[in-house]
Amino acid sequence: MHLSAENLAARRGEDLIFTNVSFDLSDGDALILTGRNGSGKSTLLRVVAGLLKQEKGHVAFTDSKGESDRMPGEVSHYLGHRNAMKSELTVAENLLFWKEFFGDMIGGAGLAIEDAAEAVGLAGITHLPFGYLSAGQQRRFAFAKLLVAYRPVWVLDEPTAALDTAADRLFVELISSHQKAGGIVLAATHQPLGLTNTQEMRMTGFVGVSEGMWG
Ligand SMILES: Nc1ncnc2c1ncn2[C@@H]1O[C@H](COP(=O)(O)OP(=O)(O)OP(=O)(O)O)[C@@H](O)[C@H]1O
Repeated sequence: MHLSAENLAARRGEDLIFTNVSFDLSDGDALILTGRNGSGKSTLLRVVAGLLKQEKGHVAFTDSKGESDRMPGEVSHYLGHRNAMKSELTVAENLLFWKEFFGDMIGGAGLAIEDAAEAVGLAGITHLPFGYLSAGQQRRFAFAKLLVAYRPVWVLDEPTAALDTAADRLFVELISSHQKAGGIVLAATHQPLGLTNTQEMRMTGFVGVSEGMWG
């Protein structure tokens, strides 16, 4: 399995945010994006997840059989800054919606709702409306969304923001397990996650573009 990008450039509004971004990730690899606020980390993640069209270059996914007919966005789970859950629905209803919406892909199987809740350390409260939960509990359940349906690629935008130390460790373990099972991870982060098998890319935003740092 491979996820690769070649000479990507992306624009937000009128501004070119980055150019000439390339990477090549195989089974079990993680790419960690670092850089100051506004440097283009979320922009790159959104391009990879297929939520934003690049200005130039391309991203490609090749599965374990060597086939490249799926768009990277189709094989990815995207965890953005927002949790993508409805406040009025219960946690179980939210997770069930996502489980059915995504379905599994060949190569893996999603967890049952209660098992996913247990995996993020919050078993027994899935009957509560999502809006009743604390910010950290909401983030944990947003992460559980990645576990209820299988996708080989996880695209994570500051996954550990708003979390306590225990949840931080838990997320790192879940991400590591995904890598050990052959999954690929792209994550933007302001704090070291402590993952293994990682490459780091420091985003520089406009400065890099104007000074030609991207080559
Ligand atoms: N919808 C938009 N329209 C115009 N400009 C945007 C839009 N979204 C983001 N930008 C700009 O693009 C640049 C890169 O933003 P991006 O969110 O990718 O940065 P980031 O590195 O993820 O930042 P942070 O660490 O704060 O999350 C910023 O200057 C931002 O203002």
